[in-house]
Amino acid sequence: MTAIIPLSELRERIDAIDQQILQLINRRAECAIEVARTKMAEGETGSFYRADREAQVLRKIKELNPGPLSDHASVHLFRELMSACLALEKPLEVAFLGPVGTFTQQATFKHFGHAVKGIPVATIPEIFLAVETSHCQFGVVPVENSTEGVIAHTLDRFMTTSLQICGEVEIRVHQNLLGKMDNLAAINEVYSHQQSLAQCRQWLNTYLPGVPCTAVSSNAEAARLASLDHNKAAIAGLMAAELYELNIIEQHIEDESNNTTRFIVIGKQQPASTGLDKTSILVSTGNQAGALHKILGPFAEYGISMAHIESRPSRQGLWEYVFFIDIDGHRDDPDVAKALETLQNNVKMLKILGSYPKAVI
Ligand SMILES: O=C(O)C(=O)C[C@]1(C(=O)O)C=C[C@@H](O)C=C1
Repeated sequence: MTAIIPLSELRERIDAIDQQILQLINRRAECAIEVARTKMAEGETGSFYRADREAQVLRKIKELNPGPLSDHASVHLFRELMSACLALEKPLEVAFLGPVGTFTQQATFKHFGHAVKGIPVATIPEIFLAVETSHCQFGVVPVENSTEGVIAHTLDRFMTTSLQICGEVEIRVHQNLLGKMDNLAAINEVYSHQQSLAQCRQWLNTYLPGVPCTAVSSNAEAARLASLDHNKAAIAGLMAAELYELNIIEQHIEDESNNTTRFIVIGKQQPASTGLDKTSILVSTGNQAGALHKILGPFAEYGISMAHIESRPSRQGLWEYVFFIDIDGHRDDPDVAKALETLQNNVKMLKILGSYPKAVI
């Protein structure tokens, strides 16, 4: 059996290592400041954030991690380190679906780290507008939930915007029943966003039968309302419970244990290829026979995997649909470029919504 090392000695070791880490992370920060000077000298006037480079740094950390720290923990530490380095270069402002305490805010911090300045915005169209008008450099919007399907507001806005998708982030969504009360019997109304109410429908029917459920603009707004009345409860995330000082009456009340929401990052940048990317496109075929075949053919021909396909009414002709499609690969990868070129000739309209690195964390 190995000898037990006295606590005082171990703490001395930790203090010495901390000192070295501190020096090293500051050397890294100095490099980031130099990077900013170079970017400015090269004429960069917009954001200094680089989605492709960040994905590469985080993937490398995963690959090199010798343990015993988990890959997850190591990647999160470096996520925050890069976020702080970028804030030294030039602070980043990101619009998210507010108010504070929403899952979209959680997704924003997960993707950009906590040194980013998150700006809460009331609606999805206003997030697009904040980025289009350069009030914020990026925006984060929900795009689909594994239980409830796509977020139509987000997809529809892509038909008209010139913004690009620059990244994706997934959040395992755990819903909680929150309130000022401490038992279910005291609850006479439940507030939440309509998506969250839908994600907890069975639980609500079982444990709060007959109690009215009211949809409000966000989970955080539901928590705020619940904080004003001892008989009203909210369904929201734990961040909202903390923010509005609510009791957690019941945790993890979502009907699907794998309940996950996918968010996308929108901006004016086009990330470079990293070797592990996705491309999102919007396609319209008009109301013609064999439409789907014309779309899928080029991807099959060039061996491109399709991750997702979703149809929405085009709002132009009766029974005309547009397709939102996610494929594996970057628009600059030769096979993807050839498939997109062939597709362009097969359809009425093709819009590339963006090529971006696959989520790392
Ligand atoms: O490599 C860059 O372009 C940097 O700005 C440095 C750095 C980093 O800290 O590693 C910081 C922010 C960018 O989003 C990507 C990487």
